[in-house]
Amino acid sequence: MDLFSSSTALMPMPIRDGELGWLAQLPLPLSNAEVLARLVEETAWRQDSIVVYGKRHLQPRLSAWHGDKAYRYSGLTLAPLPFTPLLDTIRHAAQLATGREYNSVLLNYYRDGRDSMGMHSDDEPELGAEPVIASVSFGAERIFVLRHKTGGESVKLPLSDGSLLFMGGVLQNHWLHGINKTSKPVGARINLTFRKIY
Ligand SMILES: O=C(O)CCC(=O)C(=O)O
Ligand SMILES: [Fe+2]
Repeated sequence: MDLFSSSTALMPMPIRDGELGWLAQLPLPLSNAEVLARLVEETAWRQDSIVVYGKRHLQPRLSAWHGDKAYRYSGLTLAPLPFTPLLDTIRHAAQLATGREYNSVLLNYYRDGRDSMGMHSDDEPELGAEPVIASVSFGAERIFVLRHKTGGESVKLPLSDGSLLFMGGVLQNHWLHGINKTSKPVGARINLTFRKIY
C-alpha cells in the first residue's frame, strides 16, 4: 500500500509556539472544481469595509460569514447566515480530518492576485484561549505567510487546491498570518476558515 498517495491523516508540521497540521487533499464527495464553482455561485458575497486608524477601507476581497453567532473584528460585525448543505459537507470532512468541532465559517474569495488579506491573528475572545481553525482552500494556490510576533521569522506555506491547514494551540497568540497580493497571473481562490465560537 502506498502510504503517501491517499493519506487522510493530518500531518503535524512542527512550529514553535503553536500547532500546525496539514492535509494535501481533504476527502470530499465532490471535486474541488465543483466545490469552487458552487461556492462562487451559491454564496451571498459581500465586500465589507473595515476601519483602520479611523479611516474606512474596502477590504481587498469578498467574504461571507455562516454560523449561529455573530462575528466581530476591526469594528465590523458580521451577522451570520445559516450553514448551507455544501458548507455542512465541507465542515463534516474538516471535523473528521482534525478531530475538532466547528460552529462557524468565514469564507474569503480572492478574485485574482490583487485580492489579499493583511497580517493578523485570529485571537478574538469569542474564539477562546487557544483558537482552533481548520482552513480549507479551493482554486488558485496562494502563499500563506506566518510571521512570529516577537522573533520576526516567517514561514511561507503554499495553500493548494483542496488542502486543509489546521491551526491550534497557542499559535494565534504568537504568530500573525496573511495572504499577500501577487503580480503573477492567478485565478480565483476561495478559502474557508472553520472556527468554534464560544
Ligand atoms: O485565505 C487564507 O488562507 C487566510 C484566511 C484567514 O486568515 C482568515 O480567514 O482569517
Ligand atoms: Fe486568519
